[in-house]
Amino acid sequence: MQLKCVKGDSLRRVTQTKLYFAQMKSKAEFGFLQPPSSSTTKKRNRPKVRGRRLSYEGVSSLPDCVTYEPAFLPPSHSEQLMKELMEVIPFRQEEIKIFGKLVKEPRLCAWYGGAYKYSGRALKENPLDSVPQLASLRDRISRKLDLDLNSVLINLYRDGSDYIGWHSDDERELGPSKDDIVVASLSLGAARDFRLKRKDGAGNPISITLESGSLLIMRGETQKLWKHMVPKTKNVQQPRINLTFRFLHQVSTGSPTPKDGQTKRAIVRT
Ligand SMILES: O=C(O)CCC(=O)C(=O)O
Ligand SMILES: [Fe+2]
Repeated sequence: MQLKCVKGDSLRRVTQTKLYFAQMKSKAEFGFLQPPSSSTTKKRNRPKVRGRRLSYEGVSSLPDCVTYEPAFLPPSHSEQLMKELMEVIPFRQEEIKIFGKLVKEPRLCAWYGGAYKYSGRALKENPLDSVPQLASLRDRISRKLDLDLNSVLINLYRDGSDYIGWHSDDERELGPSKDDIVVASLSLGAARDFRLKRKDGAGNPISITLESGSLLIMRGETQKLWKHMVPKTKNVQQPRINLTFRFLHQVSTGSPTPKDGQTKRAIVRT
């Protein structure tokens, strides 16, 4: 049983999430997975951010290297996919070392692809084709981008208290050069805010709500010049799954030779 590997609080919350799905199964519609209508998304309740808040109308304000397609998947497909992935993906809550101390990541995740050093830990090879739903999404998004995506990192945010901190996806495996990394991010379930800020501090942070079924594509210099995150929020009780499809380059296992002459720092996401 997949849940055996998840312990304590994490087990309780995953079990609750699965129970939630089991209860919803008896209903004809997974209404909670619909993007909130503007009337239910009260502005005053949303987390404050110094910067622009984007909606469908505002996506033209995203940097050129980021595109957002709100309805990549129709709602019925997104709902079905969310249910299936909750059943078949063995999500785990990993531990990461921060300042020498082991702490639990504030979300669950699963990796499908080649061996990858992510956030200071080694993700083992795990064939993406072993999950037909993932293979089919990979093929569809690859065709769209005209690029053979070969891996996916899946995050499960159990509710609004799960999050991912500021980071960029700029590990060596994702691109020998940091200015041509492609990350295609598909969101399912609860709508969550996604923020972008420039590394050089220029301009205001940008915030966009990622709806269920949406596809956000970061490419070009996004990972070189920007950081991104999904903040905590008190307003979300439902789970969200995010799949970030990536193209993993084969990286030699020899000692790394940093391109820019600097020592490669360990990138740790919280
Ligand atoms: O959940 C998201 O939308 C972003 C996830 C992310 O940035 C990552 O996995 O690297
Ligand atoms: Fe990321």
